[in-house]
Amino acid sequence: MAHRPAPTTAAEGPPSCASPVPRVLAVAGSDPSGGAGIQADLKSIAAADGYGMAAITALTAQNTRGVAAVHVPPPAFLARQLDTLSEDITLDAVKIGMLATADVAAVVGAWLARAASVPVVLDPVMVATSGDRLLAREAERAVLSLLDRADVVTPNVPELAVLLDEPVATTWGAVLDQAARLAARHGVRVVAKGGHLPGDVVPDALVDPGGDVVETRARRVRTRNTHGTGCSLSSGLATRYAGHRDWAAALAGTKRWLSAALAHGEDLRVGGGHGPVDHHVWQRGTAAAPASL
Ligand SMILES: Nc1ncnc2c1ncn2[C@@H]1O[C@H](COP(=O)(O)OP(=O)(O)OP(=O)(O)O)[C@@H](O)[C@H]1O
Ligand SMILES: Cc1ncc(CO)c(N)n1
Repeated sequence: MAHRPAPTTAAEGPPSCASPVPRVLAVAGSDPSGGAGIQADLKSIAAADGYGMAAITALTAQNTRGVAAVHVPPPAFLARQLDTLSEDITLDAVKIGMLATADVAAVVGAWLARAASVPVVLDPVMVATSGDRLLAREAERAVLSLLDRADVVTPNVPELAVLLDEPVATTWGAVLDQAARLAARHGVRVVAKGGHLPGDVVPDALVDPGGDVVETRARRVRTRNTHGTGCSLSSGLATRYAGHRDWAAALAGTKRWLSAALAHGEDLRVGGGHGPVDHHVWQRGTAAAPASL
């Protein structure tokens, strides 16, 4: 049987919501190479012991080297998918990823306004690891308008700067300052992520609108396989929160899992560019949990 490291806190253990398994919907784009987007979300939700669902906002033609093309199906059909789901299924959490266009963002915003008070994690996807755009520039304002409905937003360092219309931060202190300003302006928790900063330690932090900061740190994994880390983090966070209703513990648990998944991504031998992380590293039993910092 695969070895799974013992949970270090109660909040990383089995879920305790009304359904024994958190029911988590990802609203995001498709990455056929399987490392990012909906495909990463479903793996990440499963790795966190959730039941994953997916409504696809956009199709990409993409591999580990880059994005060749983006196709956006009619936004009205996305609206139909979302309404059909919520007529039947109780959602314990929603994760929102690639929105592609302002019209798609508007459909998602209108659906969230009709949806019950489901927890929402918004990953404001703008640019892929390869540098290719996944959100039209004119849609940045539409993403901003979703912040007020989100419970948590998970921008990387460049996305944080776009959301604030400020220069890109170059130190962790400046990232935390920007995260606090964004949180206060929109009344939303911000997960600030240190993946894009240099250094042997990668900090992330949960910053709430009142200014409280809970930081979680991990040793930097020296790897090119960072494709989809943002998608994987946000859907893992949504799933663990749905289970235990504790954002800080959900972030710490997700980061602990993601560090192991990053450390073993290259074992998968997928592609010649920025390959995927190994979402199922714990189920495979190839890794122990990394030591906490
Ligand atoms: N080399 C690394 N070692 C350890 N943790 C990392 C590394 N790179 C990223 N992370 C972690 O992965 C998560 C995503 O961070 P990152 O800042 O890379 O997001 P992103 O840019 O949105 O991701 P994506 O590549 O999907 O666009 C964070 O928890 C971050 O700390
Ligand atoms: C579909 C999709 N969503 C998000 C990202 C960002 O990692 C990506 N590369 N592709």
